[in-house]
Amino acid sequence: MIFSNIEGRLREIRTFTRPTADGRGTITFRVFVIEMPFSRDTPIDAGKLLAVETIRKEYYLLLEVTDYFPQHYGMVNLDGSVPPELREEIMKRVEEKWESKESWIEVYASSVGYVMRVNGGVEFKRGYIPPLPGSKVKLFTDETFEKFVFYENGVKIGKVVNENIDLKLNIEKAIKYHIGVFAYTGSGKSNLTSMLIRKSLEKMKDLKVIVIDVSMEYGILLLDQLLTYESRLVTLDRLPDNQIDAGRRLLRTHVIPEELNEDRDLIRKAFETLYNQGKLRKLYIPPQGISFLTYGMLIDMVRSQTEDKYVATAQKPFFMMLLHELDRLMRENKLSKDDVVDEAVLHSLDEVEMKAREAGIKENATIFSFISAIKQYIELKPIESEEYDVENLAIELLDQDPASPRLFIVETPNMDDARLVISLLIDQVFMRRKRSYSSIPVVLFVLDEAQEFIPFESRQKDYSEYSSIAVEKLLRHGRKYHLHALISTQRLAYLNTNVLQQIHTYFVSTLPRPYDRQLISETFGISDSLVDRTLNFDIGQWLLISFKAALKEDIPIMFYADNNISELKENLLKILK
Ligand SMILES: Nc1ncnc2c1ncn2[C@@H]1O[C@H](COP(=O)(O)OP(=O)(O)OP(=O)(O)O)[C@@H](O)[C@H]1O
Repeated sequence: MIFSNIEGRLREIRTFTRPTADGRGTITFRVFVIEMPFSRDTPIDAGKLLAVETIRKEYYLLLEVTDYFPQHYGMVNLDGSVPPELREEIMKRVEEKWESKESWIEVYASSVGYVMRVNGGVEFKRGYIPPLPGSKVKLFTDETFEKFVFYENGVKIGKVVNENIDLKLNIEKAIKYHIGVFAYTGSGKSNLTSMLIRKSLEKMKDLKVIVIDVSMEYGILLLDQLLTYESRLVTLDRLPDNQIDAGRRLLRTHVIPEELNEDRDLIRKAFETLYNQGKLRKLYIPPQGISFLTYGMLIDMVRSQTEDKYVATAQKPFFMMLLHELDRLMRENKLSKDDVVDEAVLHSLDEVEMKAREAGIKENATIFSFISAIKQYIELKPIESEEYDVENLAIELLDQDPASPRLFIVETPNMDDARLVISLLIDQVFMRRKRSYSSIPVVLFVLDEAQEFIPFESRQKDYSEYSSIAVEKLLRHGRKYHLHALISTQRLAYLNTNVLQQIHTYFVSTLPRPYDRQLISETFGISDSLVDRTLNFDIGQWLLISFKAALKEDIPIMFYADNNISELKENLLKILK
């Protein structure tokens, strides 16, 4: 059965226009007002899908309920102008007569951008066909809802609100087109993020995940996963000397969720095991910070030589030649100006050096000393040490060996460190990936507090300029190289919103500021009233909006997320029994 027995009628179509969140334009939404028979246990609720007949035969327009409330004829015109005694009398009557023919349920719904053709079979298509006011509105059955919206083999991550259906996600596609988790503090962002990570690792065998953890949460939220998979818990602190020290210290430095307050012994034991498994690493960050020569920097250096009035005119064509050589090299190897210069450039340098020699340029000319200086810089081998640095991290992250680590949690409570690590790491990973041309492993970068990495206004002083460039590169170009991001934030307003278009799957919970909610409705072209529903969401309740990624069809879905902590606890007990 496509539809349930309950039917309503479309009474009205209203339009609302408001300025866009950035104040530069306006946006218009349609609200569809539907009447349904009154019943105390009517299954109507926010998030339900409806279909209404349209101007075209066999075609229905699909709507999603955003709000509903009971109406009684007696109350429609009851305002302060009616004398109090009469008002009281009318309201008493209404109270007694809700279950009469004079009452109905008024339902507000918005279009989800789909039409459905019922002609023997059922066919869904993107689009909008004007519905016929006064015509029948039908409610989907759970079965139709499920078939229409979810991939059959999707990964279960929760339960759809008000429906008896599992929320199933196409996790591979969701990751491919990046994920955003947006909610006010305490709504369950880290819980949802950890749950998505554990489900993804389970489903995608060629996936590796790296979490940049600034709030010291994930070491516990994913502790069972760290124990199960080959993994790394990376800190900037000195490593503990022994198992006992490790257990105590890690328990002290991590945020323990309230639900696990009674389980401290279990967590300590798990940390001790992690230490014994040799999964802890101390990350070394070079004190000079960003110190690599990039192609952009090299090109600037060469160009300044061509413009330098002290460089002899006869040498300038060779600097120009070097610029052309660099351009060719970068094109052939798909390098960007942010890529770090390495041995690949030696051939270009040799080529220009040889041509300059053949042309009879003097041995002590600037061109030769310039080329020689660059060569020396490249051949300078990094100091060999036992330290685990960003390069080691990148190498392990891209290691294709199935026995190599799959989960990395990098704990950087200092935001400046976190920004520096992420920018160096993304650069390293891009450079290595471009050279290897490999599509595995797929890598997911998880960034909590994303507004700190890609802020609305970035500054050099706190490395946010570097982290912004790196994370933007990941979001814009990562997909080609199988490098993806999951970012979460509590304030969209503080985020560089240019990147929002790159993210195709959004998980939204309570966002108290209208600006943040409006930005979401505008990005996806869904109605304000639907996003506003999130204001009443409970902890762990989410609105999932996805554009050609997580779901079979792009219908905004309200759901209760599975609780990461329940799975964590169950697994820890199993692993450590
Ligand atoms: N799906 C869920 N089911 C049950 N409880 C949940 C769920 N999601 C979150 N919670 C509980 O709500 C509390 C807050 O969750 P969480 O720490 O994930 O929120 P947050 O948005 O990351 O907060 P913050 O921004 O402060 O880090 C936790 O105690 C958590 O266990």
